[in-house]
Amino acid sequence: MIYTCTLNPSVDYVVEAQQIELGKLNRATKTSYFPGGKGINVSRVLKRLHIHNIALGFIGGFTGQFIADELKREHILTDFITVPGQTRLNIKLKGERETEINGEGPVISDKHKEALIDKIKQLKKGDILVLAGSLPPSIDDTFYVMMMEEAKKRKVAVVVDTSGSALKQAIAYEPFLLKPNQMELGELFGVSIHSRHQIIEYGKKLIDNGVQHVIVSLAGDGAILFHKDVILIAQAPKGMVKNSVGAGDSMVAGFLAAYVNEAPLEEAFRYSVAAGSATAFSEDLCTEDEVYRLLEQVTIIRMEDRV
Ligand SMILES: Nc1ncnc2c1ncn2[C@@H]1O[C@H](COP(=O)(O)OP(=O)(O)OP(=O)(O)O)[C@@H](O)[C@H]1O
Ligand SMILES: O=P(O)(O)OC[C@@]1(O)O[C@H](CO)[C@@H](O)[C@@H]1O
Repeated sequence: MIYTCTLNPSVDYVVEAQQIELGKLNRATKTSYFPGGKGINVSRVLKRLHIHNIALGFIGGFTGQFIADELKREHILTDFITVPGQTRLNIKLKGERETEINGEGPVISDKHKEALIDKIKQLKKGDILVLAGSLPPSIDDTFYVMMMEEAKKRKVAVVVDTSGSALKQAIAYEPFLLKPNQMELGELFGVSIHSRHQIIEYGKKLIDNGVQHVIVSLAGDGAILFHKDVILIAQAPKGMVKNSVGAGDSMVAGFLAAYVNEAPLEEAFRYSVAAGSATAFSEDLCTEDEVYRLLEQVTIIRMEDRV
């Protein structure tokens, strides 16, 4: 079973406006709400690709209830821990450019943290655990480490899609998959990355450190996959971008969906890029049809036979 874990879910409040001026009254032309948070996005895309999964994490208040209701409506299994306080509302402003204001999230007590660790302790060999998104302010990075330790003891494959020191600490646990974007890859090594050459250099370092698969996502420029035997470079399909929120999460879901269906590595990567781009070209997350439509437009080249 695939489990996604979102410690700090969100309701994504998407506000479209012709122009947004700070310090003025701006009128929206369209507003919408989506259940959000990185792990929850992975769960939603997996489900659209017919992969059963269970969403874990903390939810609270009317916003948390919205997430639970929406996931139920989409027939996604959940095992959330309900906490006092409100799940955050993340504002996604769409004017001439995309601007995001992510909320803080509720305070999580030790009792609730332990309850989540207890759920991780129920996982079994062969399960996959996706740890995705930021931590709420009341939880420090060592919490991801605790979860990774429990997963490792049980031979559960771990996927990590977060940033900052939580991402850095994940490397020691030799995760199954890391999906940094270019900026996050640079942060991992304390450098700013400006060239493909540098991406390759630092991507390889992650593999040398024991990470099994690394996908560095490059927005409209596609992505690069690193594995101990091969480096694959994908060009993303071209299209009209409607919403890049969740594109990275869709990549993770696309890769996992193909992997659990035993697709070869290159096909799993193709699926991953198609899912990311399909989300970028959609208002909500990608649909299965859109992923299939884009599959043949993803071009992949093999950089070299061995890293
Ligand atoms: N403008 C675009 N055109 C085509 N594909 C895109 C575009 N933006 C994103 N994608 C697709 O989505 C994938 C992930 O995008 P990106 O690198 O922006 O992820 P991210 O930074 O993790 O995003 P987020 O945190 O918003 O989910 C890319 O590798 C690509 O396949
Ligand atoms: O604040 P975090 O946890 O880093 O990111 C949260 C978030 O921006 O990520 C998702 C897109 O990847 C959105 O659904 C959500 O609002």
